[in-house]
This record gives sequence, C-alpha cells and structure tokens, in this order.
Amino acid sequence: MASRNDTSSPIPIVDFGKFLHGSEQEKENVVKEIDDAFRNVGFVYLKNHGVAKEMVEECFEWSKKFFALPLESKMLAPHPPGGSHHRGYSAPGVEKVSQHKYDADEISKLREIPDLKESYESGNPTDQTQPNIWLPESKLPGFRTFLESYFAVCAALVHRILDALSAALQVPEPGLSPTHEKSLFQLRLLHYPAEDDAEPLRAHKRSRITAHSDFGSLTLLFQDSVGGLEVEDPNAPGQFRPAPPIQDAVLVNIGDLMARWSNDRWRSTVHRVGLPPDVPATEKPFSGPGLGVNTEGQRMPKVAEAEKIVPDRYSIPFFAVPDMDTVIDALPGCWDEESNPKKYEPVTAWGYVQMRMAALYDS
Ligand SMILES: O=C(O)CCC(=O)C(=O)O
Ligand SMILES: [Fe+2]
Repeated sequence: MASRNDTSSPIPIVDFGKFLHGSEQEKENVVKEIDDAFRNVGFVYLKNHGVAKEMVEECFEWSKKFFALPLESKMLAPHPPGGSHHRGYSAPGVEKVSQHKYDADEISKLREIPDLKESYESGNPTDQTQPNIWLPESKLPGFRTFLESYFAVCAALVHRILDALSAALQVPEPGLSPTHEKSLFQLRLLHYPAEDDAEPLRAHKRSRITAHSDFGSLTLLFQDSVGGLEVEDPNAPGQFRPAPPIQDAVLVNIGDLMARWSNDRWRSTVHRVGLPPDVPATEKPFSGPGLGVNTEGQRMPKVAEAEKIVPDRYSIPFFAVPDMDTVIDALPGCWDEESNPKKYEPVTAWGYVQMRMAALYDS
C-alpha cells in the first residue's frame, strides 16, 4: 500500500514495438501487459510506439511558438463559447475541468478555482461537425500543415492500440478499430505558464489542472521534461502518485467512456497536474537595489523580478472517442449473465460526449 511519501510510479512501461512488429507470442505478451495495466491502473507507458521522436519534438516547438504569440493573435482563433464546438484557443481560466459529476452545485464549486492553463484544440481536418479553427496562415506559417500531419500520425497509433485491446477481449475481426473509423479525435496543445509562487501548488490549494478523468475512449499524452502529472493510486483513493515523463514513451490512458464500454474491466483513473518535482521553496523578490536581506537576516543577491519559480510546462494530449453513432454497450469478454452482468444502460457515444462537454464550459 502506498504512503504519501511513495514517489514511485505504479504505471508499467510496455514495448509496443513488439506488438507492431513482433512474433505472435510477443504480440500476445504485449496484449496481456496492456490489458493488465488498464485493469490495474488505467495507464500504461508505451515505448517504440511508431510516432517519430522528431515529430513529437517538432510538435512541442510549434506549441511553444503558438503560445508565445501575443494574446490578440491567439484570439484570432478563439474557442467558441459553450462546449459543443471544442476547437481553437482558450485563454487561461476559460476551461474548467469538471470531475465526472453532473450535479450543478458540484460543477459550480469546481469552477471557483480556474486552472491557470491555456490550450489550443484541433481535430480531424475532415470533421464537418466541429470544423477546425485556425489562425490566419500569416500569423504562424506552417502551423496548420504540421498539426494536420501530426493528427494523422497520432490517429494511426490510436487505431493500433485499439487492435491490441480487441485482441485482449477477443473481439472478432476487424475488432474495435472500425468503431473509431471517422477518427473524430482531438489534438490539444496545452501550456501551463510559469508561476512565481510555488506555495499554492505545494499546499494543494490549486492545481495546474484539477483532478479529473478523461471522458473518451483512450488518451495519448506526450509531456515535456518538467513533470508534475500525478495519477490517483488505485489502491489508495485520494492519494496521488507521479506519472513522470519517460524518454521516448507515450503515456496512454483509459477514459470514462471506455471504462463503461468495458463494464469497468478497465479503469478510467483520476489524474491532475501539480507542482513539478524539485521546485525549491519560493524566495520572494527583494525590493530596492543591490543586495537584499532574507528572512534569516542573511544578505543575498536580489532575485530578478522576472524570475519564475515554477517553470512553464507544455503537454500534448490526444483524445480519442468512437464514432458518434456507436452504441456503447458492454463489450464481449467484459460481462456474462451469471457472475458479471452488464452494469450500464447502452448509450450512444454522441449522447455521452454531449453530457460531458456541457459540464466543461459556461454556456
Ligand atoms: O498536462 C498533462 O500532463 C495532462 C493533461 C490532461 O490530463 C488533460 O488535458 O486531460
Ligand atoms: Fe486528462
């Protein structure tokens, strides 16, 4: 059982290259490892996932360039009000993460403390229902072309992971991939701006992103080297353990819709982003020129006003959902009449997503 001081990550690392290119036996082993990870923690790190390292790095570069633009430029691609058209730029404090509760009081309580993050959402270029909202090309030439190509690469990885999950449940060929045929996925660029006071995060008065579970089927996450992502310990509710960045690995997790679809065989685990590890206690900047005096009476060089204690953090989640007309009813291998009956009523993916999105934004 983990304690508060347990800093080890419970998330296994799996070599997905052995599923993509290995022998039948290796494929079977990987399928079992992923199935176990999703049953136990709902998260897995995949190495050798097939998304080129250079492409991931380039995506982070574009993200930095995008968020470095002046606010008035970013606002040329604004996220529309409400939650039904989830594309474009949201300035810090606009999106409120909600936990999987639909109770109005709960949601308004969660809205009191906005996350200090900004985001840019894009989707499949072919999606007519939620068209992408791009900047004028002259504001960031090449941004759109790159994100469209990156979307396709991430979508392909989602489909290969669905193949592995289909094998785990022995879903007859062609498996689950056709239920995501339209690839109505969402590519999100996230920026958590630097902060000059680490204490609210250290004291858990605020998070960089509030504890939540994802609502779709699968999420892929690439994070920079800063850290701070934590997942709830499946054996100790309310306690969080680190999900640190791992070189060249993508973090993959189950969303609420997939947990429901699998009759809770797979877990949709609550996660949040807090203080990165190794951030020192805040030194308040000294006023006046020259040397200052700290709280212990020592003379110290003045800390530049601009110095930030909590560094910027960038992450790139990619959220998958099934095609909207897919009926989410317990998958084969996840239920039986006698010992493991179906827990949930069937619902279409569309109905489910609308309910979740409405809670995210003020309408
Ligand atoms: O920034 C991260 O590492 C996590 C982001 C996340 O959980 C989300 O956007 O749903
Ligand atoms: Fe998330």
